[in-house]
Amino acid sequence: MAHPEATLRLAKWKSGVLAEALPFMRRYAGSTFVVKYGGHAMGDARAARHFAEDVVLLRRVGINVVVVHGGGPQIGAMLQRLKIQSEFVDGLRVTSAEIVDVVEMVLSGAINKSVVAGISAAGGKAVGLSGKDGAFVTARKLRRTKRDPDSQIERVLDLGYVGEPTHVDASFLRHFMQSDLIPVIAPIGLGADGETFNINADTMAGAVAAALDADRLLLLTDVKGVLNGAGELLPELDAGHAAEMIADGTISGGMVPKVETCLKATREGVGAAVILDGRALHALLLEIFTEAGAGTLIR
Ligand SMILES: Nc1ncnc2c1ncn2[C@@H]1O[C@H](COP(=O)(O)OP(=O)(O)O)[C@@H](O)[C@H]1O
Ligand SMILES: CC(=O)N[C@@H](CCC(=O)OP(=O)(O)O)C(=O)O
Repeated sequence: MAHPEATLRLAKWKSGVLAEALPFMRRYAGSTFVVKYGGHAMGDARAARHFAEDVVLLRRVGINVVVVHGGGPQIGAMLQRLKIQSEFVDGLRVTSAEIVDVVEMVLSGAINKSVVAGISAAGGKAVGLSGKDGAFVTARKLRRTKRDPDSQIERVLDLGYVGEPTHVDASFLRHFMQSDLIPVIAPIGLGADGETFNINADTMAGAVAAALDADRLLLLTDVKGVLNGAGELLPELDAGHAAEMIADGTISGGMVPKVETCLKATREGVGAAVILDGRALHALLLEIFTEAGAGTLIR
């Protein structure tokens, strides 16, 4: 049995946590939070359970939660099993017609349903969607260019079926949110000619957040947030500093679309964006309901 003094200390600590959280709960009731759940963050079963519990708790305190999930590592594993090579350019998967079929199967199938099932197991009600449902996310081929450092000539890169959202139908999502359902969205978009587009999940989350005029965009990943050259967490980041860090390579790979998404979303009216560690237990609750927060705040 625990020592009575230890029990008392724990009770005091718990009441302190609750007292700190209550004003945030009142402030955020009725607001809209878009949470991007990255493929790396969902690797650990215990953290996945805590994530689902956090999402359900947010809904219970009156926050309109929308989840957009990734699944990059899981797509990679499936492509490997199928012996299909794939490569990344600036954090984006070059997506052939063959690869886009696998991407859709993994994202809209196994991963989407496992996130929905996790939320159900935690006592919530979720509905799994991709941009194709109700054609609520239309997309077009992403146009990417790269300047050759030697010749300074700008080249157009062909990333295949990588898409960028052209329209997100917010009213479609609000139907579910008004029915107390938590939308869980796979980052797949529908092209004008019925094509399937593979959209980076951060980009998708940003577009959904902007369309909903969300108060917060939260990107859960596998690092504490944006790290500086010495590997230290930056609690805040503005557009100027982010541009410098991307240009000098301190921000690279998958962190580039993440930071760009946050900056774009805040320019388009989202209250604030946060990049935080989805592997940390109850990362969402710590970020939302404590003064100190967690991760890197971008606004
Ligand atoms: N400055 C940086 N700070 C933090 N992470 C960075 C930075 N630059 C590059 N990264 C990389 O970005 C990764 C996160 O992007 P990504 O792998 O696409 O995550 P997710 O699957 O969660 O979307 C980190 O694991 C890290 O390796
Ligand atoms: C275009 C592009 O790169 N799409 C991503 C979609 C999944 C994703 O973004 O998942 P994470 O958030 O787990 O990285 C991909 O094919 O991996």
